[in-house]
Amino acid sequence: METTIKATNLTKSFGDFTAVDKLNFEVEKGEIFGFLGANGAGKTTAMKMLIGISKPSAGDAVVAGYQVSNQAELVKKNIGYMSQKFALYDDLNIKENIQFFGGIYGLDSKSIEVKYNRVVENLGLQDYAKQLVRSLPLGWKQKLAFSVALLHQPKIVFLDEPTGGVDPVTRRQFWELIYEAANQGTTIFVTTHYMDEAEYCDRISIMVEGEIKALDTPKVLKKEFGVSSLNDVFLKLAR
Ligand SMILES: Nc1ncnc2c1ncn2[C@@H]1O[C@H](COP(=O)(O)OP(=O)(O)OP(=O)(O)O)[C@@H](O)[C@H]1O
Repeated sequence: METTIKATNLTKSFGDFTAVDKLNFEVEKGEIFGFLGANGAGKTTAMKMLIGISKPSAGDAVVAGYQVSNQAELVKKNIGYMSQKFALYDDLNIKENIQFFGGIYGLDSKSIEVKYNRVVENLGLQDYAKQLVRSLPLGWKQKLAFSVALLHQPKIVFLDEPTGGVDPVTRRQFWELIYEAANQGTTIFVTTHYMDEAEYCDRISIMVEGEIKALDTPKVLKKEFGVSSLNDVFLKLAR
């Protein structure tokens, strides 16, 4: 098995406050890893270190083969990222978004065209290519943003609450795309507050006050905590 993320005592402090406290975990190639925790548990702070935009105060992580502490630029080049808040340009149409982000990722115009055709076909968006992204339903935007995050074929894609605000059926459709990417060997690191999504992950970790308090498959965690749902695991830990 190939490890694509390895965190070793990964820590971030702000003054006297330790927001992320000595995280140790590994994620394998093609794995779907759910990163859960209550509001303020430290998920975003940890993810910022893993994607190379925030330096650890102590410890380190190897992501896609590079150390976040001193190879952050290489980390950024080899990952994809999508968040609910920052995804696509509303004022550009579907094609322009793909051209824009493809350009940022360093793809030439020929491969951008190939990728564009593949994405619109895969998502069934051929008839909407000229439409501004702003006018698309949220669920479609999310699927498009995910496809854009994969344009440069990153080894890992980080998803920060990717399906916020949509119903369970739309979330399920989004997860079909996640499975497809994972089956092709892309590692998926996803934060979510939705327990149905947590159930779809191969393994999940649950953070409480800066520390990982549980980490295993959804099935094992439910067994370990003697409960029938991940929501109950979550509530037991948060309490
Ligand atoms: N730049 C900062 N300076 C000081 N404290 C910070 C900073 N960034 C985050 N924190 C604190 O670190 C803690 C963890 O925040 P973080 O945003 O990582 O949590 P989270 O698990 O992502 O929460 P949410 O689910 O609400 O996004 C919080 O108490 C937050 O106030």
